[in-house]
Amino acid sequence: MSTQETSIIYTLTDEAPRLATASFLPIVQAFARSADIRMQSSDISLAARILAQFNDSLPEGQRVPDTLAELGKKTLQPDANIIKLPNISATVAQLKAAIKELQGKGYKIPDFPEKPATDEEKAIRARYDRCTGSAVNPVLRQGNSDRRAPKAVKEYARKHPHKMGEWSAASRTHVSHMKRGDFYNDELSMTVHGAREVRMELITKAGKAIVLKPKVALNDRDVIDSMFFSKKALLEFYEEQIEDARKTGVLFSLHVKATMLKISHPIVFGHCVRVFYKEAFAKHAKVLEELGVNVNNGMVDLYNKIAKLPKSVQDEIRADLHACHANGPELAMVDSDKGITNFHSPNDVIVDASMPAMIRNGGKMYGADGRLKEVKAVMPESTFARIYQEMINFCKWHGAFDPTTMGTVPNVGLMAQGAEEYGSNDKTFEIAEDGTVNITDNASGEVLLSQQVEQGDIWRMCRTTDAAIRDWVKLAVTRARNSNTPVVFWLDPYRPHENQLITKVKMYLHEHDTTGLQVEIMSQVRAMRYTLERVIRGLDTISATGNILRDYLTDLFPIMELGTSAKMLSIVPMLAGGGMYETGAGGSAPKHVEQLVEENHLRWDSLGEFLALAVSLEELGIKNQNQTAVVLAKALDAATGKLLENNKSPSRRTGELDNRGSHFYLALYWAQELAAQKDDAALAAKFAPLASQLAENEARIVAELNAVQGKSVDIGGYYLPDVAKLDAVMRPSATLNEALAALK
Ligand SMILES: NC(=O)C1=CN([C@@H]2O[C@H](COP(=O)(O)OP(=O)(O)OC[C@H]3O[C@@H](n4cnc5c(N)ncnc54)[C@H](OP(=O)(O)O)[C@@H]3O)[C@@H](O)[C@H]2O)C=CC1
Ligand SMILES: O=C(O)CCC(=O)C(=O)O
Ligand SMILES: [Mg+2]
Repeated sequence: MSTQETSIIYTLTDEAPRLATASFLPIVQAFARSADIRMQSSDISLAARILAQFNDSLPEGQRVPDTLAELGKKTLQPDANIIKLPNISATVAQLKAAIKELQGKGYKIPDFPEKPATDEEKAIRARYDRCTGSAVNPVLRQGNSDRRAPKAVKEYARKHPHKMGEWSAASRTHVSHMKRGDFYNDELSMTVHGAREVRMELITKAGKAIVLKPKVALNDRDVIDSMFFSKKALLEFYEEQIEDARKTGVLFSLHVKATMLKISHPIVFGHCVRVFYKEAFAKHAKVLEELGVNVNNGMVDLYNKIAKLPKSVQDEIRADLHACHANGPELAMVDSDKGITNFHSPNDVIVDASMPAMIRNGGKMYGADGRLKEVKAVMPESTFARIYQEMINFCKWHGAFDPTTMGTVPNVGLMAQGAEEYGSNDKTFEIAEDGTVNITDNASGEVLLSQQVEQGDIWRMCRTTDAAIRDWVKLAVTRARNSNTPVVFWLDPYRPHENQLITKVKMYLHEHDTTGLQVEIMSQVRAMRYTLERVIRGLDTISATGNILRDYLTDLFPIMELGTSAKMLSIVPMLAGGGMYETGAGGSAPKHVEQLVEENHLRWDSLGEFLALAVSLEELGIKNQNQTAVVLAKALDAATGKLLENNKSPSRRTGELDNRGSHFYLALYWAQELAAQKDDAALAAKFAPLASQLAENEARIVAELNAVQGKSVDIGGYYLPDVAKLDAVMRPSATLNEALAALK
């Protein structure tokens, strides 16, 4: 056994994963102690991040450290070992709700300034803006991404397939995207020669230079892109698509990624809402303006703000909005029971999760009457929308995928150092007036890239570092070699950015021995078709993609193959040498919290946590010559396999085994595996009593865990639950708690 204590950082996040952690982390802490590993928690929840923004003004007892910044620094150290659970990427509505909850708990934080006017309000708003959207993952993801379904999980899905909706060749479901005027068209891209600093500026028609961003430092050989979204073309596109959906009688559904693309996509979303409700918005323009309604934040913003008006005025606005529904196409619903449409909030229908769910349902989404219907899925930006149309074409021809036979599609994603679009939020701007946007070398004044834009267009610069690309190619080759699987780089030679990447991929492939490996480069649509032809023949294919497709494909294929992306292994080998182990490829499942609070049943599946923890322990063991950690990891993997085999994953139904029960079984199997293994006799002896105690008390513990279900519970808050209350709710079995406490 090693004598030096090492640590694994386990993140505390939000919603369902935060609840699950209250039950699971104490188990992990008890087991890890035996290998001298300290499980250190790090609170990066939305609530903690908000409070950290006001450290300088909060009274002494209310200050919290800026854990996200600290964790960000940690990712740059070679010994980083972080288990990262999904967190909320907050909308403005969620942020405001969190602020209200914190204020209600006595935290002296300011209100959210809707329309900041004074310098002080602007400064407060800037702090709050740091908490919205995908504020966590880009800070921590200091490496490329390796996501795949572990063998045991894939085998389980083959034996116990989830339900798939039927596809008909006559389905009218389709994807609509722009054919001109979006980021894909007219993009410019180049590889920079020599490290330099550039600025971005808008030169107006009158010749005035408005600096958009004064300084971005680039390294030698980085790839930079300049691209814009034409507001005019976007509005025309929406008009056509709304009318087409109305005429043809399919649901209208808008799919954006407003969390990650938190500057551009809320604007893209807001334009659609305004076009859809244009008559009502025109009629009530004055009052909506006075209220400061901003539907870039969704219709929820409008409904919240009109609630202050006299009832008669509210009724009139609502009636006019309803008239737009009556005269327009039917909208896809997020929650038909509660009348929540696709336009409610820009973060409700996120491309990566929503498109696969629709395809898994046979190409259907819910209408207002709660029935499944064919859809026009509107994804304005064509760059990646086309892959979904290709999959839909395939399903219409071939029928639904069969999880019992289909191959698997792991992903190696280019993600490090804010790669591509997902790193562009600080370089994205809504253009104030017509002119030219230039990316200009600060030292020489040379204009590197230049584009004509109009007022209201969305312009952005993306940057992808050479180091990230080089590491991505290495990771793709390593994964192909280790799993003996063909790898396809999804790169489109007709897109300037990807054309730059093709040159680099070809160059960096020469740094590796690729003898005997099948390595291909194909445009996205061809790559999708090629991969799907293999998938239906049971063949596996690694997709090596850019950052957005990493995100999209690691929900899309797992949702087809496994029913959910929560069961993925998601590893980020950091460029600095450390590792981050993300728990699954999905989000924080807000609906699960509702069920826990109302019925004290948590259906969250922690399989992603189990898988991540095993890799984290193994890595730590190898790096620190801590054999005990390696034994713990091996036993955990075996226990996870047994949990799947014995069907001890959480049920969706209240009264049956839930998240807490699955944690108990994991602890039981893990202890049994440790007691039975022969590699470390001292460890076996230590865990033998726990294994028998848990086995003997199985019925009692399960009864204690299930008995509490069926009644509502109080966890003392949504964004900042009360730790004592949460622990009490999530650890209701005294027998299990005592057994764990006895493990020294
Ligand atoms: N890595 C990260 O930090 C990520 C964060 N997010 C954020 O998470 C939030 C919620 O996102 P949303 O789009 O609703 O997507 P989610 O992935 O959270 O939820 C979609 C559905 O997937 C199922 N699901 C997801 N994870 C699990 C699990 N572990 N066990 C069982 N079922 C699961 C649930 O289905 P059912 O309810 O039918 O059981 C859930 O309702 C947003 O704020 C989003 O931005 C999103 C992606 C990644
Ligand atoms: O950070 C986020 O908002 C979501 C990230 C995501 O969807 C993913 O990485 O799969
Ligand atoms: Mg995703």
